[in-house]
Amino acid sequence: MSATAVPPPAGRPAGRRDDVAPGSQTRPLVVRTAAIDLPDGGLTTLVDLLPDAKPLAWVRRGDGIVGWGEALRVTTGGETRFADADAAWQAVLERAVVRDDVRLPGTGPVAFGSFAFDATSADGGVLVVPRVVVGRRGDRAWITTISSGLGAAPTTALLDPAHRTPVTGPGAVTEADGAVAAADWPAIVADAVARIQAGRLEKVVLARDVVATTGRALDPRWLLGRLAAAYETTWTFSVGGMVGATPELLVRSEKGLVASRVLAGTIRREPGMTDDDALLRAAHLARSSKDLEEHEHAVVSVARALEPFCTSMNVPEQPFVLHLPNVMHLASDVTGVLDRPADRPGPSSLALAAALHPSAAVCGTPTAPARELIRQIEGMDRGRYAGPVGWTGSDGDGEWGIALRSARLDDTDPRRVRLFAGCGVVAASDPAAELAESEAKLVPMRWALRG
Ligand SMILES: C=C(O[C@H]1C=CC=C(C(=O)O)[C@@H]1O)C(=O)O
Repeated sequence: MSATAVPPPAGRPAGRRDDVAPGSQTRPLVVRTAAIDLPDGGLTTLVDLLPDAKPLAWVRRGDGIVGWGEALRVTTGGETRFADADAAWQAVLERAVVRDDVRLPGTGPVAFGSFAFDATSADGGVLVVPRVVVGRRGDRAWITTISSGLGAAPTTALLDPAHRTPVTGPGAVTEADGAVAAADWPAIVADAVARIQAGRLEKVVLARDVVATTGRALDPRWLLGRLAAAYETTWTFSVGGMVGATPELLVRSEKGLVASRVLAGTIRREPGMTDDDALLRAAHLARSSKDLEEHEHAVVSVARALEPFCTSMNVPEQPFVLHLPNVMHLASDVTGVLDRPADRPGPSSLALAAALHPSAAVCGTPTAPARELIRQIEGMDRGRYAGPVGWTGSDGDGEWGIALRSARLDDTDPRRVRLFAGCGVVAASDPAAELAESEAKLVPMRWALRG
């Protein structure tokens, strides 16, 4: 694990109190949150404020938080990637000097995080504490400044459009096969189906990637603006080069209540489909035994993982159908009340995310054989795709989604990006249909890239 206090961007006046040299991470963070008036710009109100091409974001329906600059970055890896990040965050908080005049989820100190699906991944985990955070929740809005010194005061002057670099489109986009060519992927799915039919496991989620090359350096703000506007029921995110619009919430922990939106079971929605046709498809999905089986595995995995942390839980008996522009999913909102005895702190949202990951929506059932099969036959490092992505605050509350419908920007080549999609596979799965489903799941990122 490494924690680095990040120096301010080049071009800032030298010698300011918030100029932090690498290695000086022992200085406490100074955090100040103040209420602001934020003109309503609709679904993209927050992402439109982002001043540069290294955005941090977690937004839905115009609410959420965005951040920029880096006061601190923690990188982790391996099996302990969540616990190490959580411990580093706790250590930072213990010494932070905080003044929070708003006191809502997402005010005060905030760290954005993104973690690898598999402990063996080269892409590990990252927590980024921004220098500036702007948030909105209903009719309340705030700005937080974070620095390892006196730093800038929280004022709307920081939101001046004059400080924003223009958002440029990606230009012409070309695509190439990822680790496994699309044409070869159904054979991998067929292999999994055969193993499931032979009784070695019940479900596995297999994914594939495609590599896009853009004409110009990719600005994640371009993707965020388009995704936040078009996929409003999803959580649009950007953390450490992972960008997407996920419909699946791994866990939200707020004031002792936890919630998880579990998705599994999918049917495509064609462009131009009438509402009546969409409803017919939704009814078909709700009756599909193959999709109901996929869904049941995912719900059970989440309910079992949450149970030890809760005094009571509500696990719906039947899923509902979640409508997105490109697909429909079977969805269940699982909720619970955290067991928080007065004599010890409850689990942090990041600890809960770690306990829930990987759910059967992205791994399979049973978990260990499914993860092993993914390692054996999927043919790629998923990196942070299908891993937890979100944010945590100073009291441990926070929101963590599963990084789906997402892309990983290349750290060294700003014109290269990997897009991901995966599908739950059960005994009744048809490999060709799964390939078509994976194409439908690639639609949001492909669409956001092209524009
Ligand atoms: C693994 C993905 O989706 C999961 C979430 C919803 C529905 C799924 C399905 O029907 O297969 C997957 O479990 C993905 O989008 O890459």
